[in-house]
Amino acid sequence: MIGLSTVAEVRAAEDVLLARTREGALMQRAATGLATVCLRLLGRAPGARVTVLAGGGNNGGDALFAGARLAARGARVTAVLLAPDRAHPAGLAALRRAGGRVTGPDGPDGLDRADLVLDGIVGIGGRGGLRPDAARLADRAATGPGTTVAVDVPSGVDADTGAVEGAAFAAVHTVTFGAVKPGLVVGEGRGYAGTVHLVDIGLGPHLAPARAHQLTDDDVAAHLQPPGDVDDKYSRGVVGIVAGSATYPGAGVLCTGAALRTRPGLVRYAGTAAEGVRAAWPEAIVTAGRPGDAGRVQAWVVGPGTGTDDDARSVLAEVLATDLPVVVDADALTMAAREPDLVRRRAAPTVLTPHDREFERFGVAVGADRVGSARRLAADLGAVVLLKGSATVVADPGGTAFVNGTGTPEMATAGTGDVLSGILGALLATGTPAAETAAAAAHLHGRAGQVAAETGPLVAGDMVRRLSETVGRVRGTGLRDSGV
Ligand SMILES: NC(=O)C1=CN([C@@H]2O[C@H](COP(=O)(O)OP(=O)(O)OC[C@H]3O[C@@H](n4cnc5c(N)ncnc54)[C@H](OP(=O)(O)O)[C@@H]3O)[C@@H](O)[C@H]2O)[C@@H](O)CC1
Ligand SMILES: [K+]
Repeated sequence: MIGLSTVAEVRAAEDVLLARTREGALMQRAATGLATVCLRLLGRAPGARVTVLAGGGNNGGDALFAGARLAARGARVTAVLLAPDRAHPAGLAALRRAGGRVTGPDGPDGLDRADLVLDGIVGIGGRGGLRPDAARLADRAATGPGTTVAVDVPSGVDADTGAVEGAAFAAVHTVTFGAVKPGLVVGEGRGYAGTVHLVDIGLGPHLAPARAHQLTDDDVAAHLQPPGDVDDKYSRGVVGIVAGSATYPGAGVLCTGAALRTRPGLVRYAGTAAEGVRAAWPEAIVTAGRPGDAGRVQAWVVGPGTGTDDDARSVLAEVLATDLPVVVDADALTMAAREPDLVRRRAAPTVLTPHDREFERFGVAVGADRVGSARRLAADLGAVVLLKGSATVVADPGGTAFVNGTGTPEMATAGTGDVLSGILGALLATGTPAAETAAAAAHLHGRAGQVAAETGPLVAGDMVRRLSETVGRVRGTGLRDSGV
Protein backbone atom coordinates (compact mmCIF):
# COMPACT_ATOMS: atom_id res chain seq x y z
CA MET A 1 0.00 0.00 0.00
CA ILE A 2 1.35 3.43 -0.88
CA GLY A 3 0.70 6.03 1.83
CA LEU A 4 -0.49 9.45 0.66
CA SER A 5 0.73 12.15 3.06
CA THR A 6 -0.65 15.66 3.38
CA VAL A 7 1.50 18.79 3.39
CA ALA A 8 0.96 19.15 7.16
CA GLU A 9 2.11 15.55 7.71
CA VAL A 10 5.18 16.06 5.51
CA ARG A 11 6.05 19.37 7.21
CA ALA A 12 5.73 17.79 10.68
CA ALA A 13 8.03 14.90 9.73
CA GLU A 14 10.47 17.33 8.06
CA ASP A 15 10.67 19.39 11.25
CA VAL A 16 11.76 16.35 13.25
CA LEU A 17 14.27 15.27 10.63
CA LEU A 18 15.67 18.78 10.04
CA ALA A 19 16.45 19.06 13.74
CA ARG A 20 18.47 15.82 13.53
CA THR A 21 20.41 16.41 10.34
CA ARG A 22 23.07 18.90 9.34
CA GLU A 23 21.80 22.06 7.66
CA GLY A 24 21.01 21.56 4.00
CA ALA A 25 21.33 17.76 4.13
CA LEU A 26 17.69 17.10 3.24
CA MET A 27 17.83 19.40 0.26
CA GLN A 28 20.96 17.60 -0.95
CA ARG A 29 19.15 14.25 -0.70
CA ALA A 30 16.22 15.70 -2.63
CA ALA A 31 18.44 17.27 -5.31
CA THR A 32 20.50 14.09 -5.73
CA GLY A 33 17.36 11.99 -6.25
CA LEU A 34 15.96 14.58 -8.64
CA ALA A 35 19.15 14.76 -10.71
CA THR A 36 19.29 10.95 -10.88
CA VAL A 37 15.79 10.77 -12.39
CA CYS A 38 16.64 13.59 -14.83
CA LEU A 39 19.80 11.81 -15.98
CA ARG A 40 17.79 8.65 -16.56
CA LEU A 41 15.25 10.61 -18.61
CA LEU A 42 17.93 12.43 -20.62
CA GLY A 43 19.90 9.28 -21.38
CA ARG A 44 23.16 11.24 -21.51
CA ALA A 45 24.02 14.60 -19.95
CA PRO A 46 26.84 16.04 -22.13
CA GLY A 47 25.37 18.59 -24.52
CA ALA A 48 21.79 18.14 -23.23
CA ARG A 49 19.87 21.40 -22.89
CA VAL A 50 18.13 21.91 -19.56
CA THR A 51 16.03 24.84 -18.40
CA VAL A 52 15.47 25.21 -14.65
CA LEU A 53 12.49 27.35 -13.59
CA ALA A 54 13.35 28.42 -10.04
CA GLY A 55 11.02 30.22 -7.63
CA GLY A 56 12.12 32.01 -4.47
CA GLY A 57 11.57 29.13 -2.01
CA ASN A 58 13.18 25.80 -1.17
CA ASN A 59 11.49 24.18 -4.17
CA GLY A 60 13.61 26.49 -6.31
CA GLY A 61 16.61 25.47 -4.17
CA ASP A 62 16.06 21.78 -4.99
CA ALA A 63 15.85 22.61 -8.69
CA LEU A 64 18.99 24.79 -8.67
CA PHE A 65 21.07 22.13 -6.89
CA ALA A 66 19.83 19.45 -9.30
CA GLY A 67 20.61 21.80 -12.21
CA ALA A 68 24.15 22.21 -10.79
CA ARG A 69 24.58 18.42 -10.76
CA LEU A 70 23.42 18.15 -14.36
CA ALA A 71 25.74 21.02 -15.41
CA ALA A 72 28.63 19.28 -13.66
CA ARG A 73 27.91 16.24 -15.86
CA GLY A 74 28.15 18.37 -19.00
CA ALA A 75 24.55 19.53 -19.53
CA ARG A 76 23.95 23.06 -20.79
CA VAL A 77 21.80 24.45 -17.99
CA THR A 78 19.91 27.76 -17.96
CA ALA A 79 18.23 28.80 -14.71
CA VAL A 80 15.31 31.22 -14.97
CA LEU A 81 14.84 32.98 -11.64
CA LEU A 82 11.25 34.04 -10.98
CA ALA A 83 12.22 36.07 -7.93
CA PRO A 84 15.90 36.95 -8.63
CA ASP A 85 16.43 38.70 -5.28
CA ARG A 86 15.16 35.68 -3.30
CA ALA A 87 16.60 32.73 -5.22
CA HIS A 88 18.13 30.09 -2.92
CA PRO A 89 21.65 31.54 -2.40
CA ALA A 90 23.55 28.26 -1.99
CA GLY A 91 21.67 26.60 -4.86
CA LEU A 92 22.35 29.55 -7.13
CA ALA A 93 26.06 29.62 -6.19
CA ALA A 94 26.34 25.87 -6.88
CA LEU A 95 24.71 26.26 -10.29
CA ARG A 96 27.03 29.14 -11.23
CA ARG A 97 30.12 27.19 -10.04
CA ALA A 98 29.10 24.26 -12.25
CA GLY A 99 28.90 26.56 -15.29
CA GLY A 100 25.14 27.09 -15.45
CA ARG A 101 23.73 30.29 -16.96
CA VAL A 102 21.29 32.48 -15.05
CA THR A 103 18.55 34.76 -16.33
CA GLY A 104 15.34 36.50 -15.19
CA PRO A 105 11.72 35.73 -16.11
CA ASP A 106 11.97 37.77 -19.33
CA GLY A 107 15.47 36.64 -20.31
CA PRO A 108 16.64 34.02 -22.87
CA ASP A 109 15.15 30.97 -21.15
CA GLY A 110 15.97 28.33 -23.77
CA LEU A 111 12.50 26.78 -23.46
CA ASP A 112 12.04 26.51 -27.23
CA ARG A 113 15.13 24.25 -27.53
CA ALA A 114 15.24 22.47 -24.18
CA ASP A 115 15.55 18.69 -23.86
CA LEU A 116 14.31 18.85 -20.28
CA VAL A 117 12.54 21.50 -18.19
CA LEU A 118 12.66 21.42 -14.39
CA ASP A 119 9.76 23.06 -12.58
CA GLY A 120 11.05 24.42 -9.27
CA ILE A 121 8.67 27.39 -9.29
CA VAL A 122 6.78 26.39 -6.18
CA GLY A 123 6.34 23.19 -4.16
CA ILE A 124 4.34 22.42 -1.04
CA GLY A 125 4.60 26.09 -0.03
CA GLY A 126 2.41 27.18 -2.96
CA ARG A 127 -0.84 29.07 -2.54
CA GLY A 128 -3.50 29.52 -5.22
CA GLY A 129 -3.05 29.60 -8.97
CA LEU A 130 0.29 30.49 -10.55
CA ARG A 131 1.23 34.16 -10.80
CA PRO A 132 1.40 35.68 -14.33
CA ASP A 133 5.18 35.26 -14.94
CA ALA A 134 5.10 31.68 -13.67
CA ALA A 135 1.93 30.89 -15.64
CA ARG A 136 3.49 32.18 -18.87
CA LEU A 137 6.63 30.07 -18.42
CA ALA A 138 4.58 26.97 -17.48
CA ASP A 139 2.56 27.45 -20.64
CA ARG A 140 5.70 27.79 -22.82
CA ALA A 141 7.20 24.69 -21.22
CA ALA A 142 4.04 22.72 -21.99
CA THR A 143 4.14 23.64 -25.66
CA GLY A 144 7.94 23.41 -26.03
CA PRO A 145 10.01 20.34 -26.94
CA GLY A 146 11.49 19.57 -23.51
CA THR A 147 10.42 16.70 -21.24
CA THR A 148 8.68 18.45 -18.36
CA VAL A 149 9.70 17.38 -14.85
CA ALA A 150 8.01 18.85 -11.77
CA VAL A 151 9.99 19.16 -8.57
CA ASP A 152 8.01 17.72 -5.63
CA VAL A 153 4.64 18.97 -6.95
CA PRO A 154 3.66 20.48 -10.33
CA SER A 155 3.53 24.21 -9.60
CA GLY A 156 -0.05 25.45 -9.37
CA VAL A 157 -1.45 22.11 -8.15
CA ASP A 158 -2.74 21.95 -4.58
CA ALA A 159 -0.61 19.17 -3.08
CA ASP A 160 -3.36 18.06 -0.67
CA THR A 161 -6.40 18.02 -2.92
CA GLY A 162 -5.18 18.06 -6.53
CA ALA A 163 -7.20 21.25 -7.11
CA VAL A 164 -5.91 23.58 -9.83
CA GLU A 165 -6.96 27.23 -9.70
CA GLY A 166 -5.96 28.78 -13.00
CA ALA A 167 -2.62 27.84 -14.56
CA ALA A 168 -0.36 24.95 -13.50
CA PHE A 169 2.79 23.27 -14.80
CA ALA A 170 1.93 20.25 -16.95
CA ALA A 171 4.54 17.64 -16.05
CA VAL A 172 5.24 14.38 -17.80
CA HIS A 173 7.13 13.29 -14.69
CA THR A 174 6.97 14.43 -11.07
CA VAL A 175 9.83 13.69 -8.70
CA THR A 176 8.41 13.95 -5.21
CA PHE A 177 10.26 13.86 -1.90
CA GLY A 178 9.63 11.87 1.27
CA ALA A 179 6.05 10.81 0.54
CA VAL A 180 3.53 10.85 -2.30
CA LYS A 181 1.12 13.75 -1.77
CA PRO A 182 -2.59 13.11 -2.49
CA GLY A 183 -2.76 15.95 -5.04
CA LEU A 184 -0.41 14.04 -7.36
CA VAL A 185 -2.81 11.13 -7.81
CA VAL A 186 -6.31 12.59 -7.53
CA GLY A 187 -8.50 15.20 -9.22
CA GLU A 188 -7.02 17.58 -11.77
CA GLY A 189 -3.58 17.28 -10.19
CA ARG A 190 -3.29 13.69 -11.40
CA GLY A 191 -3.34 14.90 -15.00
CA TYR A 192 -0.61 17.49 -14.30
CA ALA A 193 1.72 15.16 -12.38
CA GLY A 194 2.28 12.47 -15.02
CA THR A 195 4.41 9.57 -13.80
CA VAL A 196 5.30 9.99 -10.13
CA HIS A 197 8.78 9.07 -8.86
CA LEU A 198 9.22 8.93 -5.08
CA VAL A 199 12.63 9.90 -3.67
CA ASP A 200 13.37 8.67 -0.15
CA ILE A 201 14.87 11.50 1.93
CA GLY A 202 14.52 9.66 5.24
CA LEU A 203 11.10 11.05 6.27
CA GLY A 204 9.46 7.60 6.55
CA PRO A 205 10.06 6.86 10.25
CA HIS A 206 8.81 10.33 11.23
CA LEU A 207 5.62 10.41 9.15
CA ALA A 208 2.26 10.02 10.89
CA PRO A 209 0.36 6.93 9.67
CA ALA A 210 -1.26 7.94 6.38
CA ARG A 211 -5.05 8.35 6.30
CA ALA A 212 -5.16 7.93 2.54
CA HIS A 213 -3.63 5.16 0.47
CA GLN A 214 -3.19 3.78 -3.01
CA LEU A 215 -3.38 0.01 -3.46
CA THR A 216 -0.89 -1.90 -5.60
CA ASP A 217 -1.37 -5.13 -7.55
CA ASP A 218 0.17 -7.03 -4.63
CA ASP A 219 -2.39 -5.59 -2.19
CA VAL A 220 -5.26 -6.47 -4.51
CA ALA A 221 -3.91 -9.98 -5.16
CA ALA A 222 -4.64 -10.71 -1.48
CA HIS A 223 -8.36 -10.15 -2.27
CA LEU A 224 -8.20 -12.53 -5.23
CA GLN A 225 -6.84 -15.70 -3.67
CA PRO A 226 -7.76 -18.90 -5.50
CA PRO A 227 -9.98 -21.34 -3.57
CA GLY A 228 -8.25 -23.76 -1.22
CA ASP A 229 -8.67 -27.55 -1.14
CA VAL A 230 -11.40 -27.38 1.52
CA ASP A 231 -13.49 -24.67 -0.20
CA ASP A 232 -16.79 -25.44 -1.89
CA LYS A 233 -19.04 -23.17 -3.90
CA TYR A 234 -20.72 -21.77 -0.77
CA SER A 235 -17.78 -21.39 1.57
CA ARG A 236 -16.23 -18.33 -0.04
CA GLY A 237 -19.31 -16.13 0.01
CA VAL A 238 -22.29 -15.91 -2.28
CA VAL A 239 -23.33 -12.63 -3.88
CA GLY A 240 -26.89 -11.67 -4.76
CA ILE A 241 -27.58 -9.27 -7.62
CA VAL A 242 -30.61 -7.09 -8.33
CA ALA A 243 -29.98 -5.30 -11.62
CA GLY A 244 -31.53 -4.67 -15.02
CA SER A 245 -35.16 -4.92 -16.07
CA ALA A 246 -37.26 -6.97 -18.48
CA THR A 247 -36.97 -4.23 -21.11
CA TYR A 248 -33.29 -3.48 -20.43
CA PRO A 249 -31.61 -6.68 -19.19
CA GLY A 250 -28.09 -5.43 -20.10
CA ALA A 251 -27.15 -4.12 -16.65
CA GLY A 252 -28.16 -7.44 -15.07
CA VAL A 253 -26.17 -9.41 -17.63
CA LEU A 254 -23.00 -7.29 -17.21
CA CYS A 255 -23.20 -7.13 -13.42
CA THR A 256 -23.81 -10.89 -13.03
CA GLY A 257 -21.08 -11.73 -15.53
CA ALA A 258 -18.55 -9.49 -13.76
CA ALA A 259 -19.36 -11.14 -10.41
CA LEU A 260 -19.01 -14.64 -11.89
CA ARG A 261 -15.73 -13.87 -13.60
CA THR A 262 -14.28 -12.25 -10.46
CA ARG A 263 -15.08 -15.11 -8.08
CA PRO A 264 -16.89 -17.96 -9.78
CA GLY A 265 -18.19 -19.35 -6.45
CA LEU A 266 -21.88 -18.77 -6.52
CA VAL A 267 -23.82 -15.83 -7.93
CA ARG A 268 -27.54 -15.47 -7.41
CA TYR A 269 -29.69 -13.11 -9.44
CA ALA A 270 -33.15 -11.81 -8.47
CA GLY A 271 -35.15 -9.46 -10.68
CA THR A 272 -37.10 -8.79 -13.80
CA ALA A 273 -34.16 -9.29 -16.17
CA ALA A 274 -34.15 -12.98 -15.15
CA GLU A 275 -34.72 -14.30 -18.66
CA GLY A 276 -31.86 -12.35 -20.21
CA VAL A 277 -29.49 -13.14 -17.34
CA ARG A 278 -30.31 -16.85 -17.45
CA ALA A 279 -29.65 -16.94 -21.19
CA ALA A 280 -26.31 -15.14 -20.87
CA TRP A 281 -25.07 -16.83 -17.68
CA PRO A 282 -26.36 -20.39 -17.13
CA GLU A 283 -23.82 -20.58 -14.28
CA ALA A 284 -25.87 -18.13 -12.15
CA ILE A 285 -28.84 -19.16 -9.97
CA VAL A 286 -31.63 -16.98 -11.29
CA THR A 287 -35.07 -16.07 -9.99
CA ALA A 288 -37.57 -13.62 -11.41
CA GLY A 289 -38.86 -13.07 -7.87
CA ARG A 290 -37.83 -10.74 -5.08
CA PRO A 291 -34.47 -10.73 -3.26
CA GLY A 292 -36.04 -12.82 -0.48
CA ASP A 293 -36.74 -15.59 -3.02
CA ALA A 294 -33.12 -15.84 -4.17
CA GLY A 295 -31.75 -18.03 -1.40
CA ARG A 296 -28.94 -17.26 1.07
CA VAL A 297 -26.30 -14.73 0.10
CA GLN A 298 -23.48 -12.95 1.97
CA ALA A 299 -23.71 -9.60 0.12
CA TRP A 300 -26.08 -7.76 -2.21
CA VAL A 301 -25.65 -5.50 -5.21
CA VAL A 302 -28.72 -3.41 -5.95
CA GLY A 303 -29.56 -0.75 -8.47
CA PRO A 304 -27.94 -0.94 -11.93
CA GLY A 305 -30.71 -0.46 -14.49
CA THR A 306 -33.54 -1.29 -12.06
CA GLY A 307 -35.41 1.98 -12.54
CA THR A 308 -36.79 4.00 -9.65
CA ASP A 309 -40.49 3.07 -9.56
CA ASP A 310 -42.38 1.84 -6.48
CA ASP A 311 -41.38 -1.79 -7.07
CA ALA A 312 -37.71 -0.85 -7.36
CA ARG A 313 -38.00 1.25 -4.21
CA SER A 314 -39.54 -1.62 -2.25
CA VAL A 315 -36.82 -4.03 -3.45
CA LEU A 316 -34.15 -1.54 -2.35
CA ALA A 317 -35.79 -1.19 1.07
CA GLU A 318 -35.92 -4.99 1.41
CA VAL A 319 -32.21 -5.37 0.62
CA LEU A 320 -31.17 -2.49 2.88
CA ALA A 321 -33.21 -4.01 5.73
CA THR A 322 -30.95 -7.10 5.74
CA ASP A 323 -27.90 -7.35 7.99
CA LEU A 324 -25.64 -8.03 4.99
CA PRO A 325 -23.14 -5.81 3.14
CA VAL A 326 -24.90 -3.99 0.28
CA VAL A 327 -23.55 -2.21 -2.79
CA VAL A 328 -25.94 0.64 -3.69
CA ASP A 329 -25.40 1.64 -7.31
CA ALA A 330 -27.00 3.66 -10.12
CA ASP A 331 -30.83 3.84 -9.78
CA ALA A 332 -30.58 2.72 -6.15
CA LEU A 333 -28.40 5.78 -5.48
CA THR A 334 -31.11 8.06 -6.84
CA MET A 335 -33.62 6.43 -4.47
CA ALA A 336 -31.21 6.40 -1.50
CA ALA A 337 -30.54 10.12 -2.00
CA ARG A 338 -34.27 10.72 -1.56
CA GLU A 339 -34.36 8.61 1.62
CA PRO A 340 -30.84 8.65 3.10
CA ASP A 341 -32.13 7.26 6.40
CA LEU A 342 -32.52 3.90 4.63
CA VAL A 343 -28.70 3.90 4.58
CA ARG A 344 -28.05 5.73 7.88
CA ARG A 345 -30.00 3.23 9.96
CA ARG A 346 -28.02 0.21 8.72
CA ALA A 347 -25.54 -1.56 10.95
CA ALA A 348 -23.97 -3.74 8.22
CA PRO A 349 -21.60 -2.15 5.68
CA THR A 350 -23.10 -0.18 2.79
CA VAL A 351 -21.03 0.89 -0.21
CA LEU A 352 -22.42 3.74 -2.33
CA THR A 353 -20.89 4.07 -5.80
CA PRO A 354 -21.81 7.50 -7.20
CA HIS A 355 -20.32 9.40 -10.10
CA ASP A 356 -20.31 13.18 -9.69
CA ARG A 357 -23.93 13.77 -10.72
CA GLU A 358 -25.23 10.98 -8.50
CA PHE A 359 -23.11 12.32 -5.63
CA GLU A 360 -24.71 15.75 -6.05
CA ARG A 361 -28.16 14.21 -5.46
CA PHE A 362 -27.12 13.74 -1.82
CA GLY A 363 -27.12 17.53 -1.46
CA VAL A 364 -23.59 18.81 -2.20
CA ALA A 365 -21.48 19.06 -5.32
CA VAL A 366 -18.19 17.15 -5.33
CA GLY A 367 -16.04 20.24 -5.97
CA ALA A 368 -12.25 20.24 -6.36
CA ASP A 369 -11.45 18.31 -3.15
CA ARG A 370 -12.65 14.84 -4.13
CA VAL A 371 -11.18 12.97 -1.17
CA GLY A 372 -12.59 15.53 1.29
CA SER A 373 -16.04 15.40 -0.32
CA ALA A 374 -16.14 11.58 -0.28
CA ARG A 375 -15.07 11.59 3.39
CA ARG A 376 -17.79 14.04 4.35
CA LEU A 377 -20.58 12.08 2.65
CA ALA A 378 -19.26 8.82 4.14
CA ALA A 379 -19.29 10.32 7.63
CA ASP A 380 -22.76 11.80 7.12
CA LEU A 381 -24.32 8.50 5.96
CA GLY A 382 -22.20 6.07 7.98
CA ALA A 383 -21.39 4.30 4.70
CA VAL A 384 -18.42 3.68 2.44
CA VAL A 385 -18.47 6.09 -0.51
CA LEU A 386 -16.80 5.05 -3.76
CA LEU A 387 -16.70 8.24 -5.83
CA LYS A 388 -16.07 7.35 -9.47
CA GLY A 389 -13.71 9.43 -11.56
CA SER A 390 -10.52 9.21 -13.58
CA ALA A 391 -9.01 8.42 -10.17
CA THR A 392 -11.79 6.78 -8.19
CA VAL A 393 -11.81 7.70 -4.49
CA VAL A 394 -13.06 5.45 -1.68
CA ALA A 395 -13.72 6.85 1.79
CA ASP A 396 -15.04 5.22 4.93
CA PRO A 397 -16.99 6.98 7.71
CA GLY A 398 -13.88 7.06 9.92
CA GLY A 399 -11.94 9.08 7.31
CA THR A 400 -9.70 6.37 5.86
CA ALA A 401 -9.49 6.93 2.12
CA PHE A 402 -8.10 5.22 -0.98
CA VAL A 403 -7.27 6.74 -4.36
CA ASN A 404 -7.29 4.37 -7.31
CA GLY A 405 -4.34 4.35 -9.69
CA THR A 406 -5.51 2.00 -12.45
CA GLY A 407 -7.77 2.43 -15.48
CA THR A 408 -7.86 4.07 -18.88
CA PRO A 409 -9.99 6.84 -20.41
CA GLU A 410 -11.35 4.13 -22.78
CA MET A 411 -13.51 3.01 -19.84
CA ALA A 412 -15.76 6.07 -20.18
CA THR A 413 -18.43 4.04 -21.97
CA ALA A 414 -21.86 2.60 -21.15
CA GLY A 415 -22.04 -0.36 -18.79
CA THR A 416 -18.59 -0.16 -17.18
CA GLY A 417 -20.24 0.92 -13.91
CA ASP A 418 -22.37 -2.27 -13.94
CA VAL A 419 -19.12 -4.25 -14.28
CA LEU A 420 -17.66 -2.46 -11.25
CA SER A 421 -20.66 -3.21 -9.06
CA GLY A 422 -20.52 -6.91 -10.01
CA ILE A 423 -16.82 -7.10 -9.13
CA LEU A 424 -17.42 -5.23 -5.88
CA GLY A 425 -20.33 -7.44 -4.82
CA ALA A 426 -18.33 -10.61 -5.49
CA LEU A 427 -15.41 -9.38 -3.37
CA LEU A 428 -17.63 -7.99 -0.58
CA ALA A 429 -19.32 -11.39 -0.17
CA THR A 430 -16.04 -12.77 1.20
CA GLY A 431 -16.50 -10.63 4.32
CA THR A 432 -13.37 -8.48 4.02
CA PRO A 433 -13.51 -4.86 5.32
CA ALA A 434 -15.75 -2.80 3.05
CA ALA A 435 -13.58 0.25 2.26
CA GLU A 436 -10.43 -1.64 1.32
CA THR A 437 -12.55 -4.16 -0.57
CA ALA A 438 -14.16 -1.34 -2.55
CA ALA A 439 -10.70 0.05 -3.31
CA ALA A 440 -9.55 -3.41 -4.44
CA ALA A 441 -12.62 -3.67 -6.71
CA ALA A 442 -11.86 -0.27 -8.27
CA HIS A 443 -8.25 -1.35 -8.84
CA LEU A 444 -9.23 -4.63 -10.50
CA HIS A 445 -11.90 -2.86 -12.57
CA GLY A 446 -9.28 -0.40 -13.83
CA ARG A 447 -6.91 -3.24 -14.69
CA ALA A 448 -9.72 -5.03 -16.58
CA GLY A 449 -10.23 -1.82 -18.57
CA GLN A 450 -6.51 -1.62 -19.36
CA VAL A 451 -6.45 -5.27 -20.43
CA ALA A 452 -9.59 -4.89 -22.58
CA ALA A 453 -8.17 -1.72 -24.18
CA GLU A 454 -4.91 -3.41 -25.17
CA THR A 455 -6.33 -4.31 -28.55
CA GLY A 456 -8.37 -1.16 -29.22
CA PRO A 457 -11.53 0.61 -28.04
CA LEU A 458 -13.54 -1.35 -25.51
CA VAL A 459 -17.18 -1.99 -24.69
CA ALA A 460 -18.16 -3.06 -21.17
CA GLY A 461 -18.67 -6.67 -22.26
CA ASP A 462 -14.99 -6.81 -23.28
CA MET A 463 -14.04 -6.07 -19.67
CA VAL A 464 -16.20 -8.99 -18.49
CA ARG A 465 -14.67 -11.26 -21.14
CA ARG A 466 -11.13 -10.35 -20.10
CA LEU A 467 -11.82 -10.34 -16.33
CA SER A 468 -10.64 -13.89 -15.54
CA GLU A 469 -7.40 -13.16 -17.36
CA THR A 470 -7.09 -9.85 -15.50
CA VAL A 471 -7.53 -11.60 -12.13
CA GLY A 472 -4.79 -14.03 -13.12
CA ARG A 473 -2.46 -11.26 -14.17
CA VAL A 474 -3.03 -9.21 -11.01
CA ARG A 475 -2.46 -12.31 -8.87
CA GLY A 476 0.81 -12.86 -10.68
CA THR A 477 1.57 -9.13 -10.65
CA GLY A 478 2.12 -9.47 -14.39
CA LEU A 479 0.92 -5.88 -14.81
CA ARG A 480 2.92 -2.82 -13.90
CA ASP A 481 1.57 -0.61 -11.11
CA SER A 482 0.56 2.65 -12.73
CA GLY A 483 1.47 6.09 -11.46
CA VAL A 484 3.58 5.60 -8.39
N1 LIG B 1 11.97 21.88 4.32
C1 LIG B 1 13.03 21.19 3.80
O1 LIG B 1 14.08 21.08 4.37
C2 LIG B 1 12.94 20.57 2.51
C3 LIG B 1 12.08 21.10 1.53
N2 LIG B 1 12.12 20.63 0.31
C4 LIG B 1 11.56 21.40 -0.78
O2 LIG B 1 11.05 22.62 -0.31
C5 LIG B 1 9.74 22.82 -0.81
C6 LIG B 1 8.98 23.69 0.11
O3 LIG B 1 9.70 24.87 0.17
P1 LIG B 1 9.13 26.22 0.78
O4 LIG B 1 8.48 25.94 2.07
O5 LIG B 1 10.26 27.17 0.80
O6 LIG B 1 8.01 26.65 -0.22
P2 LIG B 1 7.98 26.62 -1.84
O7 LIG B 1 7.20 25.44 -2.23
O8 LIG B 1 9.32 26.79 -2.42
O9 LIG B 1 7.06 27.88 -2.15
C7 LIG B 1 7.41 29.16 -1.65
C8 LIG B 1 7.81 30.05 -2.82
O10 LIG B 1 6.81 29.99 -3.82
C9 LIG B 1 6.28 31.31 -4.05
N3 LIG B 1 4.85 31.13 -4.38
C10 LIG B 1 3.85 30.76 -3.54
N4 LIG B 1 2.69 30.62 -4.22
C11 LIG B 1 2.97 30.93 -5.52
C12 LIG B 1 2.18 31.00 -6.69
N5 LIG B 1 0.88 30.71 -6.67
N6 LIG B 1 2.78 31.34 -7.87
C13 LIG B 1 4.11 31.63 -7.89
N7 LIG B 1 4.90 31.58 -6.78
C14 LIG B 1 4.34 31.25 -5.62
C15 LIG B 1 6.57 32.06 -2.80
O11 LIG B 1 6.62 33.42 -3.07
P3 LIG B 1 6.19 34.51 -1.97
O12 LIG B 1 4.77 34.17 -1.58
O13 LIG B 1 7.14 34.37 -0.83
O14 LIG B 1 6.29 35.81 -2.70
C16 LIG B 1 7.91 31.47 -2.40
O15 LIG B 1 8.94 32.06 -3.16
C17 LIG B 1 9.21 21.42 -1.00
O16 LIG B 1 8.15 21.38 -1.92
C18 LIG B 1 10.44 20.71 -1.49
O17 LIG B 1 10.59 20.92 -2.88
C19 LIG B 1 13.02 19.53 -0.04
O18 LIG B 1 14.23 20.11 -0.42
C20 LIG B 1 13.25 18.62 1.13
C21 LIG B 1 13.78 19.38 2.26
K1 LIG C 1 7.31 22.48 -8.47
